[in-house]
Amino acid sequence: MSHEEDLIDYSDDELAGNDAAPAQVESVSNGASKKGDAAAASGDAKKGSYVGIHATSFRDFLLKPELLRAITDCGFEHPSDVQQKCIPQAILGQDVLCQAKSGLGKTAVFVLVSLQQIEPVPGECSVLVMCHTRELAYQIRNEYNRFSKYIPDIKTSVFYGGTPMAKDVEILSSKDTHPHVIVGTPGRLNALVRAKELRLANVKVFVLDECDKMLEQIDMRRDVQDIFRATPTAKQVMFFSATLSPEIIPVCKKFMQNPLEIITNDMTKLTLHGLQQYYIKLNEGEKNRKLNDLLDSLEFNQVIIFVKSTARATELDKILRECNFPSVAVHSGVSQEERIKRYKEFKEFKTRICVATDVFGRGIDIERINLAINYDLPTDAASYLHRVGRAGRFGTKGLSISFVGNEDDQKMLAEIEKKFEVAMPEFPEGGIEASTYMNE
Ligand SMILES: Nc1ncnc2c1ncn2[C@@H]1O[C@H](COP(=O)(O)OP(=O)(O)OP(=O)(O)O)[C@@H](O)[C@H]1O
Repeated sequence: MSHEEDLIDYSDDELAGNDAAPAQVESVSNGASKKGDAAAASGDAKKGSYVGIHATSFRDFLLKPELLRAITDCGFEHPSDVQQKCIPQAILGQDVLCQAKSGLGKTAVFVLVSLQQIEPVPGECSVLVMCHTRELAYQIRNEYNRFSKYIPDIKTSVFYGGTPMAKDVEILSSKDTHPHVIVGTPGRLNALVRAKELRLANVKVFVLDECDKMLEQIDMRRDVQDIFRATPTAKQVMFFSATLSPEIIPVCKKFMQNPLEIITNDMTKLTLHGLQQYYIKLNEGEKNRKLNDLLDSLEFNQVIIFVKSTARATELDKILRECNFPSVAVHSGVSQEERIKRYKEFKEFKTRICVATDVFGRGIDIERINLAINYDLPTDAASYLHRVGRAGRFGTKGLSISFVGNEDDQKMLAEIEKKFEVAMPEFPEGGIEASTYMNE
């Protein structure tokens, strides 16, 4: 188990460097808005009426009626571009390597595709999904629960580190509780495999979300490979991310056979169209005051503020509270139980301000975030793209503001602008009109 403890959390950048290479983003037209109003704090809000280029319906995919019912309950009206491109072929069992920009529904692709194909057998895991952080694993498991609502025979579980392994072992030890779908982070899953508590001989669908991140980090890649080897050769493999560098694509393809490749090479189609992106030039010592001013003057439903280390997250969270901004901090320095609790509170709109490290930089889907602030700029362009993608989910409006302090930040800003071919203006002195980034 010591190995697993070594890998207690791969996700904070300070713990694991990541030189992610240039990202490529699919361009999709901005759909109608979805309700993000501060007052609308109820559960499954009706989703926006985003329509892809080909206005198909989920019915066209010939999904099980139970899935179609759940899709309707989720408020999904039309499949997004990525869903239209992937689902029809993937439900026939083809491997998939899919790059599609943030927030346009990659999760539903693999959740629906795997639930469509699964034939639950007691005591057997048929679907294995891995991702890089525990909160994301937790979130994906919840997506499985949402979509399998009318297929009660299907059992799902989530396994990740920082929690007692005995609990996972207990779940796996009885046919009555053994999950058919397992979502987890690779450290804990590999520990369970090595301890012979988790048997993967019946896996039919193998999914990596945020696959570039998982394979670029060497410790995580090793765990992924070990787990992959414990699964049968004949299975469907599906990998997803908003960013796939030219270097990582061949690595991904080593896991696959004749995959459907959805990869966007056109760097001009980069932007989340509903997201306005600005920077503010300032010295380190001016950051707190500026943040204060922004939180005072900007209207927002929920805001996520990214910093570069756990220590800075703790400190900034403290300062914000002292200034009467009730915030919550999420990073690897917090106990796992507490982290999930804070994630839930933020997701349920009980808090509106979250200070986070890159633990929340990818995949986390919180509908009401319409403001993302890079208090510290990330050290690679791909991380920037993922971070700002937390605002403006599924074609909604949003605003991102990046603090640019030193020379390195300026270089990073230039790199981001170049790679994604986006002109990022300086945030205007007088602010901007709230209606341009607030969803009605
Ligand atoms: N067809 C649809 N109609 C309406 N809403 C949708 C649809 N598909 C997905 N969504 C919603 O859009 C949001 C973003 O989806 P998701 O988290 O899967 O995006 P993603 O592509 O995985 O993004 P990221 O790259 O940031 O992880 C979720 O709240 C999801 O419920």
